[in-house]
Amino acid sequence: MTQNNLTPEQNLAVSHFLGPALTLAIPGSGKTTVLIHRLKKLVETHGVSPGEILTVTFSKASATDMKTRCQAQIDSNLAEKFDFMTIHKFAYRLYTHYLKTKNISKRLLEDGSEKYRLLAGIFRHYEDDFLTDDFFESLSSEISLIYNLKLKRTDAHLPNFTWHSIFKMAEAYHLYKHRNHLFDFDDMLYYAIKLLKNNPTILASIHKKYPYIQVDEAQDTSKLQFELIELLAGPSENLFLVADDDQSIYGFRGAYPQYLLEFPQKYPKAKLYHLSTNFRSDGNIVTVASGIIDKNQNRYHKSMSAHNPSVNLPSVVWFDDLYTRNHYLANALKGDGQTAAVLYRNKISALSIMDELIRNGIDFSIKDPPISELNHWLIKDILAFITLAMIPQDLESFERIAFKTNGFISREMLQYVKDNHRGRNIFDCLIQAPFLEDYQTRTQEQLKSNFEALAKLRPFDAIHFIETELGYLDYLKKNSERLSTSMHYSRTRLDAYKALAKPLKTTVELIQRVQELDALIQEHMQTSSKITLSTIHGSKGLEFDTVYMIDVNPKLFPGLRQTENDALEEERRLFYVGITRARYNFELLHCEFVNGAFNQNSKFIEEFMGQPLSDHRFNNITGKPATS
Ligand SMILES: Nc1ncnc2c1ncn2[C@@H]1O[C@H](COP(=O)(O)OP(=O)(O)OP(=O)(O)O)[C@@H](O)[C@H]1O
Repeated sequence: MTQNNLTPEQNLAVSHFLGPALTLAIPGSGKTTVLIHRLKKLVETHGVSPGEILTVTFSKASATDMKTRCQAQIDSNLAEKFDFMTIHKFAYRLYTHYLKTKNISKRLLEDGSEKYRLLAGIFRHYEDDFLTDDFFESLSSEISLIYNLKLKRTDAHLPNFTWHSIFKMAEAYHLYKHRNHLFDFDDMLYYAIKLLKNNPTILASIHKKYPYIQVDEAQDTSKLQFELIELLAGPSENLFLVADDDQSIYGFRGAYPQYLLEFPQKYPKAKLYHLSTNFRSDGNIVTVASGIIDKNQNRYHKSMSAHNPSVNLPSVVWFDDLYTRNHYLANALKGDGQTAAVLYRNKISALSIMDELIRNGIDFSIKDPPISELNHWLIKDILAFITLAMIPQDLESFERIAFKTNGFISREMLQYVKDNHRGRNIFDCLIQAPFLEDYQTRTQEQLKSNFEALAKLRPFDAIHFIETELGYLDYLKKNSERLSTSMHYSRTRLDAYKALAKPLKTTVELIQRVQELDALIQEHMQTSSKITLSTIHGSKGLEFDTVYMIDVNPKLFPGLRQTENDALEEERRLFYVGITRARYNFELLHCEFVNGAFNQNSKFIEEFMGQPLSDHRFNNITGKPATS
């Protein structure tokens, strides 16, 4: 696109030269386009050197995306000379350079397994429990939230844990880092700010290097990040922000969209620009998306119009279950050269679709991969049940599931087995425990015969048998009550594992398939393809010809905890981001049954269907798979 194609409102923003500015825009209205064209304008019209402009992006992926678009839309040699980076990368470079010059030995705590091990130890100490993957993510983001929002012990907050306990864990975490000369992503920002505040010479050298700062996706920038950005802008105030408060979806990580409202007060000289035409989507998609986001109260009001004609109808498509839906998707994605994305709220949703696409030889790339889902405790439990059924001497599997069956196994019984089984059949050993009452012996005999039956089943039936005959669903229900999590997560996971199991004949094949998929995910992470599987969070900033959104299920999207107004509004923004990724077609695929239980319409499906649009219809409201 040449600069001549820009609209007058885009041109106004692109032409902004000195001083602070905020460009507020709707999805697909050219925020990224404006940032790219402004770079060109600064260089060609105002004689700014490309290296003097720092463009802060939301993620590493968007830094790369912006560079690629810059190469395509303006001179590719010039594109190479601009600096695009996340604020974390900037802070990391600054801070580690400083440490090196001062000969201080400190290193970054890895966000993955190293952080997991540390938090698991702290969790065990304070909560006397094992940290699950889900809780790791919650705990990690709660600690980050405390840091980014600068919360105090006295601040009320909506925690997954009690507020007091999370504060103690956060303190223990920070103390450990301090004592072991470690810093994490949040510390990087904090230390970079401190460094710049305490060292006017360093700050002046940064101002000299980067007299112009641009910030993309400003709605998802945290308080701490803004503090650093303001320091970078310095007294020249050459700070150019682009944002859409309706696309703020990282509240759980401390995004602070209120800053956009405060910006004109902080910078009284600030110019305000608006981009109100969507160039991306079919007119109908824009209308429906706009009707949905209008339900949020806490937002800047924006006028929204579509550049493209209204041709296709965004639709809800109903399916009996996940199998018919996946079959439909595999057919739809067989490749007509167009780009398409399957978007979902939770990573688990990718698993059965990946499996189906691989079976159908359909190429795809995956963002935000569900790696932890294949190592999730729930699939580990299922595989332990199956392994124990095949190898009744396997103590490790028995220990894993001992308290998760309807066999009423006590700690004393488990200890007895550990001390006495000596490679024998565990159930025989249990039955012979001398301290059992008669009724307990009978229960263990029944358990043994259930496991013998389990060994003979095909994988799909085996999972069903584990859920029902072996009492695993009851265990999950109690567990979700104890942890105040939604049973819907477990149901969705079990449904996904059953979908993997369905075409397989033996339980050994299921164990192998789980391992294979783990390796295949890595492959599909590397590839680029016209078909993308992604969480909605991961699709931020991207666009596709067709978008299929799946698993918009009650208590999952919006989530169980997201019924409070602020949280509900953030979930709605996420829904809105997903819809507005589509260029020509948007389909919401809904299964009427999830793991055998009726799956009601979620609030968002109702809102989607409730759009009072004369030119808007819904396809396939038949209760039948669309392919039939
Ligand atoms: N003036 C224009 N004329 C035609 N197409 C345009 C124009 N401006 C932007 N576009 C196109 O519209 C689409 C959306 O633009 P862009 O990605 O810059 O929007 P955005 O505001 O950053 O989107 P979002 O915030 O939803 O991710 C792109 O395909 C872009 O090439």
